Amino acid sequence: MTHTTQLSVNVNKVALVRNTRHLGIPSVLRAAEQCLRAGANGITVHPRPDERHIRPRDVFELAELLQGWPGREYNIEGNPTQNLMGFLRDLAARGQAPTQCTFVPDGEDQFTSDHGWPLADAAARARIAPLIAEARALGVRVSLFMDADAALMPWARELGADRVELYTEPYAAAYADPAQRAEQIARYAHAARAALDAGLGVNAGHDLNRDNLGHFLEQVPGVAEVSIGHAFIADALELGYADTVLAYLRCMGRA
Ligand SMILES: CC(=O)[C@@H](O)[C@H](O)COP(=O)(O)O
Ligand SMILES: NCC(=O)COP(=O)(O)O
Repeated sequence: MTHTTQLSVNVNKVALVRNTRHLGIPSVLRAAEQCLRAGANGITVHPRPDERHIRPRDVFELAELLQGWPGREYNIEGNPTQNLMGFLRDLAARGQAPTQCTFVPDGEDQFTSDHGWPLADAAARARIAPLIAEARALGVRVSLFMDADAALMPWARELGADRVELYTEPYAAAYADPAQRAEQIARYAHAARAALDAGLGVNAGHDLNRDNLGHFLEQVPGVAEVSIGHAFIADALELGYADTVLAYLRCMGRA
């Protein structure tokens, strides 16, 4: 069976621009709707505790929007020891639980996500194990944001996660240098195979773009979903949302 990677558009950066005035534009909702209409498989948000971009109102309005798009996915990222679980509980209570949550081990004021869960650490595992169980009990698929470390994948499965999301910034940073690119992509392919062998789904994200996405998907097996935000929104400023969705689907061999 051929494998089709799903495209989830992260709309954090639409909210970032919107928050610089009290005018409500650019609209996060309209951005999401246009991306879905153009063929995006889902929408991702990362409501950080400092509300620099995605705010609670966005989270709930997008959940409402996604109700009208059966088959499209809603992925909410965050640190489950901070505000993420509150969103999952509230949305589940409304009957609007997201399709997926992605546990990200970010600090409250971190510049951006820059590492995965340290699952070799028993204390880290003990901290998130009950939260994984709770999220799954709420009917939400759980993905753990992980460095491309094959040795950690069995831990993710043992904790009850459904998927891992490979943190792809090291690959993106290496992409311009052929030797470093080859070294990195081998690491990601190995980690993805270890995740698949452990019975996990494989997602990927962070600093993916139109240049580096195709090679990544050609070389790394079984990627179920890529979530792309920063480069996607930068491209959409030039191309518009619909043409940017098509451009990324073309990079993925899907258009
Ligand atoms: C977890 C991850 O890699 C990104 O989805 C994250 O949402 C980026 O956050 P910023 O958009 O705040 O940089
Ligand atoms: N999980 C990655 C994501 O949602 C977007 O990351 P980026 O493309 O903004 O770096």
